[in-house]
Amino acid sequence: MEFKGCTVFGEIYNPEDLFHGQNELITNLEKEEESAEYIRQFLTLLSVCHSIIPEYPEDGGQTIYHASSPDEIALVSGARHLGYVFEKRTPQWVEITALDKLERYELLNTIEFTSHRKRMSVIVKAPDGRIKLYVKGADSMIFERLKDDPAMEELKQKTNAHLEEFSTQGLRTLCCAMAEIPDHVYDEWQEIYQEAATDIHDRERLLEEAAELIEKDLHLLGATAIEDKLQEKVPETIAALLKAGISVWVLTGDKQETAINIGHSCRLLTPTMELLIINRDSMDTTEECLLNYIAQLSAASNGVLPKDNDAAVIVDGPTLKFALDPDLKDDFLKLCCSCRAVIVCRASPMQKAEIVELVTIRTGAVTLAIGDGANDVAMIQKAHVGVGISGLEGLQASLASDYAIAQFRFLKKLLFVHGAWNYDRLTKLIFYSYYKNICLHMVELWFAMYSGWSGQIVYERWTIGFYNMFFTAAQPIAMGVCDRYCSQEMRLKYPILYRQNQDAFNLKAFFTWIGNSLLHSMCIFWFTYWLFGPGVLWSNGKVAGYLVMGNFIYTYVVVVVSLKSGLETKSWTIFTHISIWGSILLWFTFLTAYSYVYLILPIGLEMLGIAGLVFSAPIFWLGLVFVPLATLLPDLLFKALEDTEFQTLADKLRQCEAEKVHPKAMLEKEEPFRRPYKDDLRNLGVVQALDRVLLQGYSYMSCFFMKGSNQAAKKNAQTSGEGNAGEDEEEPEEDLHSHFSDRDSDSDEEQQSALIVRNVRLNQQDILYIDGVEEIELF
Ligand SMILES: Nc1ncnc2c1ncn2[C@@H]1O[C@H](COP(=O)(O)OP(=O)(O)OP(=O)(O)O)[C@@H](O)[C@H]1O
Ligand SMILES: [Mg+2]
Repeated sequence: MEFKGCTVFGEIYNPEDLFHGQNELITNLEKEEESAEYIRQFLTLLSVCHSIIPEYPEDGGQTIYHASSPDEIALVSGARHLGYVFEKRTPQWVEITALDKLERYELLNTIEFTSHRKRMSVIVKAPDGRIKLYVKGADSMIFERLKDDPAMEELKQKTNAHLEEFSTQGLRTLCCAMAEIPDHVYDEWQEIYQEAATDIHDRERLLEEAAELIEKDLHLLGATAIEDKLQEKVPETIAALLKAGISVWVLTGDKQETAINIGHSCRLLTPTMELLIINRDSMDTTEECLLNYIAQLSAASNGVLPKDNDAAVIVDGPTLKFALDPDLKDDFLKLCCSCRAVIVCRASPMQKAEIVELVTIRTGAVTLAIGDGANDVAMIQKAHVGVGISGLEGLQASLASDYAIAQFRFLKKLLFVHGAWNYDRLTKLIFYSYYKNICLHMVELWFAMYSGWSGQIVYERWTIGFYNMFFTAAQPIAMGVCDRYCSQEMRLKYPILYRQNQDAFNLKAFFTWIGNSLLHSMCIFWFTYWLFGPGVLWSNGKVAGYLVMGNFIYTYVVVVVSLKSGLETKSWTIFTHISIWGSILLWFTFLTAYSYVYLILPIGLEMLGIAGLVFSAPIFWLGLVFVPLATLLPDLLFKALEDTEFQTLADKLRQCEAEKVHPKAMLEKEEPFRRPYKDDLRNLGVVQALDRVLLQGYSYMSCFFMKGSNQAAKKNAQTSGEGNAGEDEEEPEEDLHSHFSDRDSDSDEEQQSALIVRNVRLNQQDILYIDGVEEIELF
């Protein structure tokens, strides 16, 4: 974060006036212009009103500032540049060098910043003995506490105009004000404050009430503008999230103008997007506004609110209070869900959490919240998946989260690579675990039909116990750890792959696996039963018992489930080979060893010599080839068709990667793709983040998923023809989207998936820079 400018006594100072060439602010101060006293107090406020802890380097270099709020560091560093240097702090006083003059301010009280108060104050005894209150905070908080007089009103108007100017440049603003407190007023207040501070039941509320008593009749000094730059690759990450069908909402504590500016810079808001601004001060007017917007959007489609309107809902904190009222929240959510983006400004931590909860509960969607600061903790905890960014705002967010990352851009890898891989692996692992056990144990049922329901089990007991422990333990591990459906590079390059298999873990898939395992167990049992015939397996005419058949079956089960794991594995590695062939080999070794164990230990009597009987029967070896092949034939055919005739996008990309062909060349030859994802899929998340931009500063982001659909893609495809320079680059992707859209035009249900991004800060230059940079190649 960087101090970029300020406005003092109605006069604006830009970086050129402050840091380049002559320092106009200090010149005005030294010349004792009309604004001099305001400037003096303004700079004193910046160097005194904060909670920074200084660190003095041993080599005697410049003091290093530490604080939980990077804003404060930027402000105090800015004041240092301007000649007001914060030197030292003790619990009793603060020492500053004000233009080469050392001044000590006795610290009487510090009223801390909270996201709810949106301001912080200090009460100090100045070197001249006067008691002063310095307050800095959000404009809305400061303006409503100003002294009621015409001069102040005029100054407020001027400052407000400057604040808007700063905000539209994406700068983060803070207002500064002060008041002189007569000694007797302070003494009276101090008693109230002390009482509140020592209350053990309702301390927080009482302190807030006490603060209200003193933070009034303020003199506005001016306002600061801090640049909070976007983190590295934030727009690209958001673009990728949107391409993956994730809609992004922004939840920020910032001003509306700043938030809109950020929305534009991270490309959440596009130039064609209609901004539906909801700034109302009562329940009725908020309701009216919501209904108006709904009617307006529904007008073109016979009163039905269309999905994915090219519009963004912008709502501020005070209005949100009304919008989240039980009577209005359905309309509010309906409107928000029908638009492509939502930006909530001046949201308190509780409001952020409320929105996440509302979306999570009402839409039944999966939510992800990402944040960097303590004010995001509630939201992170409310979402299904909480991601914390360990940034300069401390570790609270990452400590409260499910996943901690260092920068917002890593979210892409977290979701598209690790998230997608793990989802795929876990899905297979769970289904496969059911599958292999059903395969083995359902055979008992089929056998029971032939054993007169006697309860006789076909396998030897110990071998049953070792099935999950040894012979089928490695396959799920290899699949669950090493399988990769498309490489990392592919997944990062083609975010649309994220949509693939998003609903792979569903009831239909579950029952398909169960059906598959039942079929396999039947095939294994009855094929073996048929091969076994009357049980005369050897030329000497001896008849085999049930346990020989049990071991035949057991062997075939191990082979079938091992090969099935291979069929399900998308990328074979050395571990896949070890797990499949190793497990089969292990069973054969075990069977051989176990058949003679009774000669040494008194266990496994009934298995004595079984291996010899099994291995000496020619029909066993015939069955070893025939049974697994016949059992897995339908699976093989299905896989072959899936990998040739019904390839998904991921399959095609995998093939391109294996053949080292550029996907574009291959996809051009193809017919429109099969839909790679389900209609009823929902995916929703919330993101918030802060971190440092490489060498420059930081940005805050917070995201919230709502919905992105192929209908949106359809619209994208249409708007791409309207000559938007930014969209030209993405034309190939839209071609791709329109393939999906065409195929799915008969479907009303759209894919639900989105992400909310909150509060990315940057300046005009960055916007240009970022607009130029963003490009994610898609075919
Ligand atoms: N240290 C501070 N002292 C005084 N006021 C502050 C301070 N930090 C922030 N503010 C004011 O309080 C408002 C709310 O702060 P909060 O931390 O809740 O959200 P935020 O920092 O603006 O945004 P984000 O949601 O990205 O964290 C800020 O917009 C700012 O105006
Ligand atoms: Mg903050």
